[in-house]
Amino acid sequence: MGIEVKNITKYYGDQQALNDVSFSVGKGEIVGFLGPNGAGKSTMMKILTGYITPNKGEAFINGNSVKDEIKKVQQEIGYLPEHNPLYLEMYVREYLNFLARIHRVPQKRIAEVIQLTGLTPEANKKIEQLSKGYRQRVGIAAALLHDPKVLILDEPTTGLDPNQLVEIRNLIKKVGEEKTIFLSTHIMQEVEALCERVVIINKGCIVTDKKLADLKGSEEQILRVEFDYRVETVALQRLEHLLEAVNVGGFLYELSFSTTTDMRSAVFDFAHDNGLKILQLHQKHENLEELFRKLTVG
Ligand SMILES: Nc1ncnc2c1ncn2[C@@H]1O[C@H](COP(=O)(O)OP(=O)(O)OP(=O)(O)O)[C@@H](O)[C@H]1O
Repeated sequence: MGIEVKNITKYYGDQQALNDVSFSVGKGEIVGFLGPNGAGKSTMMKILTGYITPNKGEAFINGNSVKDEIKKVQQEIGYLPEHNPLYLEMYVREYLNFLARIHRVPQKRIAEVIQLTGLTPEANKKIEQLSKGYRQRVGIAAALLHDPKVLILDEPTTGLDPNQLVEIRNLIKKVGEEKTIFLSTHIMQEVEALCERVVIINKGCIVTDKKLADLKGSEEQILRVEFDYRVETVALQRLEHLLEAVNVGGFLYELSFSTTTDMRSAVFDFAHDNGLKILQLHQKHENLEELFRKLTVG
């Protein structure tokens, strides 16, 4: 198991940040940790990396307890904190060199991470001269220096322009081919672009832990169908699993079903049995952003 979190609760004074949180991330998975501002994402990541301790519960990284085996955990884990703290006055290579010496990483690894993170053209620049996207690369390079098996990335693309965003996502994907990645974000699109699975947190509680495909499929099915003639919505009620039929203009109807079984052939049969022709028929997927809002609102 890459990451295992068991019943973690965390308070800052009276403020509860995490409430009995449990989830796991399998070896080699890229899992998105999604939640609105203040949901508890950074708190969870700081607990996983041993920066802060929970009031209750335990976390394990590749089977090592964060509480009892922190040295082993530090070897296994690379961490990009939310505000990517860098020594701006240092040169890129110098900074990585400095970290490599602290962590007793062989020198040849510096060249490897520079190449892996696409920093070669910027390696001899001062960090303060770099764009935000390249600074993130430096942060990721730093997290990768000791070749950890698990990467924890706290909002790795926040504040990047659209081009930088795509570049950093591609880098994360590339790194994710070999490592377990747990990354936080408050952008659903990010999860769609990078992750197979998503854990959604709201107000310190896990509200969803699902594969993305299941998350999309778990919602009601909506079909948009245009007939060649008007149909009474009452007649449409005869369709099995129908929740609602709404005329959205002309002979166009939006049909909601309480099943994930594809209902298009049933609609086709309905048209045939009622002497209607279908001019268009397609499935409308619920926008994941809408789903996220539903799960985290209030
Ligand atoms: N050091 C702290 N002292 C007191 N309260 C804190 C501290 N750090 C976080 N909190 C509170 O704990 C809750 C969870 O915060 P956390 O930073 O973990 O959320 P987040 O999901 O990472 O948010 P964001 O997306 O804004 O970074 C918030 O209500 C926050 O105000």
